[in-house]
Amino acid sequence: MTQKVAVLGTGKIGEALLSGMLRGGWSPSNLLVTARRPERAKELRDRHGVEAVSNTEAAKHADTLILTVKPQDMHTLLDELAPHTPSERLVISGAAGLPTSLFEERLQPGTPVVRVMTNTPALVDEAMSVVSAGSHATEAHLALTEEIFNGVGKTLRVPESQQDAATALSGSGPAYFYFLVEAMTDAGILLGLPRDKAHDLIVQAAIGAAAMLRDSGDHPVTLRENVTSPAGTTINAIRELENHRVRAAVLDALEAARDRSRELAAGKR
Ligand SMILES: NC(=O)C1=CN([C@@H]2O[C@H](COP(=O)(O)OP(=O)(O)OC[C@H]3O[C@@H](n4cnc5c(N)ncnc54)[C@H](OP(=O)(O)O)[C@@H]3O)[C@@H](O)[C@H]2O)C=CC1
Ligand SMILES: O=C(O)[C@@H]1CCC=N1
Repeated sequence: MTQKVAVLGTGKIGEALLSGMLRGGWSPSNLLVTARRPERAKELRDRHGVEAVSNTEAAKHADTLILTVKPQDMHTLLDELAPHTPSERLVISGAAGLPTSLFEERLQPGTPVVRVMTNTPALVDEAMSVVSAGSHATEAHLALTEEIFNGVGKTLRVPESQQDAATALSGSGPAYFYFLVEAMTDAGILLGLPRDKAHDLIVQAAIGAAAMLRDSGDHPVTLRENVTSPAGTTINAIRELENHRVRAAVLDALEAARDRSRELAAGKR
């Protein structure tokens, strides 16, 4: 049977996933999207050739519903969906923080729910999507979820108890690297380089470092030591990073992201 999949609340993450599914060979006729604003629905229709419908129509016609609204908007969406969503629908939540139990409580008894934390590199098929089953989700539901998200990168199954940590590491992760690139580009300006050249140098350093992290099989410490020559330049920079307690700042930052994920679960806006 051909699966029909609907993306409900097609914003940045929803559209990244949708475009990846289309690149991966899904037929537009098997995909539905929903949006809150008519102009956004038109944009999605024009850009991707998919049908934009109401949330209740999506619940009626799609086999799998991928919910990609903000956590703060999920309750309103679930209020709308609950009376119209048959219990055989697979519901995939892409929202930070919210546990599968929340969806199970709000939807028809027995509804299979899978929680996924993906990230924006889905736009270039380099996402990491972290997947956990709710209490009614079977191996087949997990496999279907992975098939969808493998189309935009890698997937990893974790127990749901690890989802808040995964959100802090990989859901938010790209933002930390962009922040670092921005700061390093500013450093290039400080050192007298034109901004465009500084940007290109740092981006290529990031791409090269990422490829070595992925492909060399070496530990990050070894890779860093290989750059750090005795009495050289790198160790002087590393000393400043240590003086400014950058490692401690990273630990605190990711703990704060994990804590915010927990707050979202508790309904804190
Ligand atoms: N951005 C990221 O890097 C990541 C985000 N996430 C998760 O993905 C989810 C979406 O985030 P993101 O894409 O950044 O947010 P966006 O605001 O870009 O997308 C959410 C979309 O949902 C729409 N929406 C809200 N309520 C409804 C409704 N009732 N019916 C239909 N559409 C609705 C919004 O409409 P409108 O345009 O009118 O606001 C918006 O377009 C969040 O839960 C977040 O935790 C997960 C991983 C990474
Ligand atoms: O910042 C956020 O809440 C979302 C979830 C992970 C990445 N972006």
